[in-house]
Amino acid sequence: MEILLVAATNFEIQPTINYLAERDCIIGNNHFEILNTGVGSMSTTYWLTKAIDKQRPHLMIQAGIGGSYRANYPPGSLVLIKDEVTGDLGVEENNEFKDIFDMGLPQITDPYTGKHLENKHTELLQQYNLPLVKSVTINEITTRPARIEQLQQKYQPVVESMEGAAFHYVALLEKIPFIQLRAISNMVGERDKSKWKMKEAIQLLNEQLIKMVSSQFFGL
Ligand SMILES: O=C(O)c1cccc(C(=O)CC[C@H]2O[C@@H](n3cnc4c(=O)[nH]cnc43)[C@H](O)[C@@H]2O)c1
Repeated sequence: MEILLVAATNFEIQPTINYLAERDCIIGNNHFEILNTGVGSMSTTYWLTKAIDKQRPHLMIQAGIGGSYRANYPPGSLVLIKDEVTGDLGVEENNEFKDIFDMGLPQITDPYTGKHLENKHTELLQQYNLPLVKSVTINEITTRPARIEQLQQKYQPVVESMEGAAFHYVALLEKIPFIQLRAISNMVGERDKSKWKMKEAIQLLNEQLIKMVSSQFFGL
């Protein structure tokens, strides 16, 4: 099976890159390609689509760190993303955020389920015994308390990232099975970086990722 491993930065998945390199990117019957998309939805969409065009994978895994909206998912937690929403595609009006669906803009419905970019490969996700949660993707990292409240009220996200929705969007349109793995590095809005767990999150992320790439992908 051809598997595309996707991350915003090599920094986040360097231990897994090293692990795969030591095995010539082949484990069992699986061959791995690594794609560094850069930070953000725009570059993720471009580089991911280009990589798929060049060599269509059977499975794609996106791995990265993310912010948490929930005290019960503190820095150092590990989650899989079941649902994605885009948190800043719309308009802020009268202290309310209206997304493109609320605005009634002419919008292509495919590949959305309502407003969600949902990973329907439940059997693939469930094999890891990790929480399956909802994530919001933004272009500008959320810091204002009012904005945090707005996004929480509207979408009830657990995680925030800058690339997840773009990854789900491309994978769903291309009909390629996918997994998005996130390790929580910070609470959303926390500006005191001494409270972040970037190093711990990256270590946890890669421990799980190495387990994943070394195992079978049941459900495919
Ligand atoms: O300097 C900052 O204020 C800052 C805040 C959050 C993350 C960073 C990074 O350098 C990492 C960007 C990278 O990590 C993902 N990420 C991590 N935490 C969050 C978050 O709270 N909200 C959104 N994205 C986050 C993101 O996917 C980027 O790829 C710097």
